[in-house]
Amino acid sequence: MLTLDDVHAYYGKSHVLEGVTMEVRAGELVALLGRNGAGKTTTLRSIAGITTTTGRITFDNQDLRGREPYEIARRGVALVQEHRGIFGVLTVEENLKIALRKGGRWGLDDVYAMFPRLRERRRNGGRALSGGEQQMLAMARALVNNPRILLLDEPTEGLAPVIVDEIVRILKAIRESGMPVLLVEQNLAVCEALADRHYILEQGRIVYTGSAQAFKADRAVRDRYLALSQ
Ligand SMILES: Nc1ncnc2c1ncn2[C@@H]1O[C@H](COP(=O)(O)OP(=O)(O)OP(=O)(O)O)[C@@H](O)[C@H]1O
Repeated sequence: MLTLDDVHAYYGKSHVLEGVTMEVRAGELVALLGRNGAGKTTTLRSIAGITTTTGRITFDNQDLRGREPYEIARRGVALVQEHRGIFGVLTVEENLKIALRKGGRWGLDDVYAMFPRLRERRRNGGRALSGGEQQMLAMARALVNNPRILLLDEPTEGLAPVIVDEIVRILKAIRESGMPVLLVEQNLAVCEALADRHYILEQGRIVYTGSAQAFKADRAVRDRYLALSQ
């Protein structure tokens, strides 16, 4: 469904992605792991058209690479970035309404059922939300736009364990709805609770790929590539 084939990305002279090849198949939740600076965020930004790349990126066999971010979004690729991009002066509900694309699987009632906290806070301003609530609003806003794939950049970073559990519950429900997800995440427990497959990125290269079972069983891989980020 989503494929990256030999994708390279540069920031000035620094070569950040050095030939990334990976895929997300229909209905899969795929975790992309790796230490700080490995290139995980750059991979998501490359798919979304924010970072310029070489190589091939396709979604449902259509080329994404070289297109503008708005065109890629219009084709159903939703990126939920770490800084979340909530409009602080708007209420929760207004933030959702401006993103709402009617006639799809996800409407306001659907996301309120999935995120009960957002229903409680629907008249609160975006600025008054906690970090966890902002993350939920960012995810809900992506959903009401009715995308065909979700790219999530560290949705649990900096959140209290109880909120992390809530995000995991929500991501399970999103996965069960059939929505494909590419999840960048440093929290291994979260990845293991959710992912069908794992990729590990190191210095801009995919150094490991494996099913959930294979990854769980392979301590050596985790120690080798992820030890510092646990
Ligand atoms: N806008 C930028 N300009 C220059 N270098 C950048 C820029 N953004 C990222 N980099 C560099 O590119 C490399 C990959 O960064 P990236 O943010 O993709 O890594 P990451 O795996 O997501 O790490 P983190 O978990 O720290 O976010 C790092 O060395 C980083 O310093």
